Amino acid sequence: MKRARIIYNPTSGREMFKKHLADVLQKLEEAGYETSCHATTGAGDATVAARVAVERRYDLVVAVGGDGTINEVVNGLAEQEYRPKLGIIPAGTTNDFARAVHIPRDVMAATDIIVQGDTIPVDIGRINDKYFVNIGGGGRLTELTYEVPSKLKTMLGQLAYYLKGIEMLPSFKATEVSIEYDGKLFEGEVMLFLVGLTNSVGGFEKLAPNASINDGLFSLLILKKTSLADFIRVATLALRGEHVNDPNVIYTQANRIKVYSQDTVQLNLDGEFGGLLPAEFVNLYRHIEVFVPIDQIRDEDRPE
Ligand SMILES: Nc1ncnc2c1ncn2[C@@H]1O[C@H](COP(=O)(O)OP(=O)(O)OP(=O)(O)O)[C@@H](O)[C@H]1O
Repeated sequence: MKRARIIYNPTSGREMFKKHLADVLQKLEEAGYETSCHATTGAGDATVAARVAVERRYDLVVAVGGDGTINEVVNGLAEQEYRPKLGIIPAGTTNDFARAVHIPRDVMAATDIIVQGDTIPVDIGRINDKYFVNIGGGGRLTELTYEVPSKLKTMLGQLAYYLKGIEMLPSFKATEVSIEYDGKLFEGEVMLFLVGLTNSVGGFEKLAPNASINDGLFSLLILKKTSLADFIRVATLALRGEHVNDPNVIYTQANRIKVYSQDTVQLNLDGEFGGLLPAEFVNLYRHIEVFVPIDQIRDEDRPE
């Protein structure tokens, strides 16, 4: 009999998951899994819970929450030699990673995908001693995501980020950085730099239009210093994926990326604070097996 460990964040998103927990357990049991669950108690707890699931040799771990929870679970799995497969039930405010692998928002539909049992390997990123599944980045604006209070997200959902964004516009400044990527060098002032594993960031689904989730490459997006008006123009283009040819933007694919700065620059990893520069981003090729709706995955992202 296979064993599944559910790790759920009771504070994610609008705090709705608990209502569905019994149904999810029952569905997994009916599918032949012996199931148990752990409710996270605070920051970092999902990482500890995932490590315990590795030690206890669970066959799969189901992460229930937003990008922050998935990030923490992956941080518990990534450094281990034995890595259980990863199921995802999106319950956060933004669910960029789930969206990138086409997992639906509906709890029972997401559970069905685990029951169906198809998985694909996905790349994950390592930066210094931390791991990320979706995005690493820096620049004043990327600090927005972890400055939004959790209670505000519970009440307002995605709108909380937009309100915070407006509040932050007056302090919107460029940052001086050096970025080495696959032997090339960028030096200058940037509004932000993003190192992405998927195409979906902050609800912008076309931010990295060429991204493949398991080709061993990061998408690197650099937005050079602009005026506020230009910034808003480029952000509007980005909604349609048309920012990549703008002269203010560098967009390319790379396997190894180093970023450093004379200033103190905070890093954002999957929406949470991820330490300070300098940083070296390393792509761990096809490191985690994730349950997905296989018929919705692009041919080039499916395993041979
Ligand atoms: N019991 C808890 N109480 C408070 N915070 C918690 C608890 N359990 C986990 N957390 C923290 O909540 C953070 C954010 O959670 P998560 O990403 O799942 O949802 P969210 O904040 O609603 O959505 P998103 O990050 O997608 O915007 C996690 O990184 C984790 O550190």
